[in-house]
Amino acid sequence: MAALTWGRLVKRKMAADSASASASASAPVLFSLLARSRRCHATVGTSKEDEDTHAHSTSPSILGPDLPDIWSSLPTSPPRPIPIPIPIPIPMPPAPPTIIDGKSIAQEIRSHISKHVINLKNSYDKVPGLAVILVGHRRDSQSYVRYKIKACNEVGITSFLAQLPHSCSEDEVIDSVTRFNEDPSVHGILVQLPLPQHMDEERILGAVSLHKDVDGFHPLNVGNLALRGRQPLFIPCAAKACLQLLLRHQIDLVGKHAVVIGRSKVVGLPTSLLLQRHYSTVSIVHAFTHRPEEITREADIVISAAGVANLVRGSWLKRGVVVIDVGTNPIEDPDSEHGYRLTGDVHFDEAVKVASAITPVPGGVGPVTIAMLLSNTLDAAKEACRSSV
Ligand SMILES: Nc1nc(=O)c2c([nH]1)NC[C@@H]1CN(c3ccc(C(=O)N[C@@H](CCC(=O)O)C(=O)O)cc3)C=[N+]21
Repeated sequence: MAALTWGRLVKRKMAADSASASASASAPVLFSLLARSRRCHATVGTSKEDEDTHAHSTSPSILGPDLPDIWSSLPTSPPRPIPIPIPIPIPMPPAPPTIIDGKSIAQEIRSHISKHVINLKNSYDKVPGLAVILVGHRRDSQSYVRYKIKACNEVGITSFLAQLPHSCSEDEVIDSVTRFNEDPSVHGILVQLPLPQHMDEERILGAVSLHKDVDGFHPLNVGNLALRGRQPLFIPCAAKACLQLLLRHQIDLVGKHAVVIGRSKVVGLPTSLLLQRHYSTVSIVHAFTHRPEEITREADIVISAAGVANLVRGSWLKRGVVVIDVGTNPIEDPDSEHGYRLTGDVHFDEAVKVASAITPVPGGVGPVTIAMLLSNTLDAAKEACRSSV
């Protein structure tokens, strides 16, 4: 059998697509698609109209535009070399990298949410409520839960906390979830992860009502995120935070190579799905990947969520790369207030010399993740208003 060349495959695909797409797959079409998507990106989360017409957390901007697949044609013959005059090299110092300020972006989002919370109270006499279930006494989980409750208080969201001992049974956690599912003053439920080893995480997360799943971990929400043309009710907060940071800094995603390090349900998996919905070419690097540094070095965008302090060295990164560091790894530090400090997955001091933009830890993705949780809770409360009238 004659081997199918890449060019033939592309031509076949183009022939199939041309039935649905009236335009041919010429460069101008591709450019107009790119321009369309750029216009979409430019309006993300900033326009009032966008906020109001798509009050839902899964507004098209965060999910990306829904464009048809039109493959650009590959050149049939190698391009003829054009003589280029040799420029005289002028040494240019590299531009200093943008340090992406998650703290101030989170502050901006929170003040926007506060206004919506007040409107909801005034118009519907409804106050959004978030319930957090914390099992066990992990120091880091306790801190994260504290941040979440503090952030709720700041924007006027009511918070409920169920604290259960490490030794409690799986059914006791499910009972707690069920109580919050039935409570009309609770609009969002978050089960803090990780749960103790003896518990079936999927069973517990599956018990959270789909309409209160502000973490976006319910299988139906994950499935709808994975399927183009579908809209999940909620997108996981950390993944949404990564996209917020990229879109707010107008980082082009279409056709760009994004390497996601880690494949967790909380960050890696949903972020890779979301990036695909924005037309990035996504590679997922994980603990079993051979030569992760070589794959990562190819990336235009690196999103690291491995949970390993300083895993990503400067030598793993291409010059000009955009780095989003989701890692929050506690490192023993007797000099700091709580006996530990947080470090990202990325060796910041090395990466900052190579990257064009980078998030710090702390003060990068973390605060925006919490702002996204508030935003999901607000959306859940708005949806509850809609379905009760
Ligand atoms: N059901 C569930 N949902 C989660 O979203 C979830 C979870 N479980 N388990 C753990 C991870 C981790 N996570 C963080 C959120 C905010 C910060 C955050 O705000 N970090 C601050 C830390 C400030 C400091 O401690 O100094 C910062 O990076 O600036 C960190 C980590 C959410 N997670």
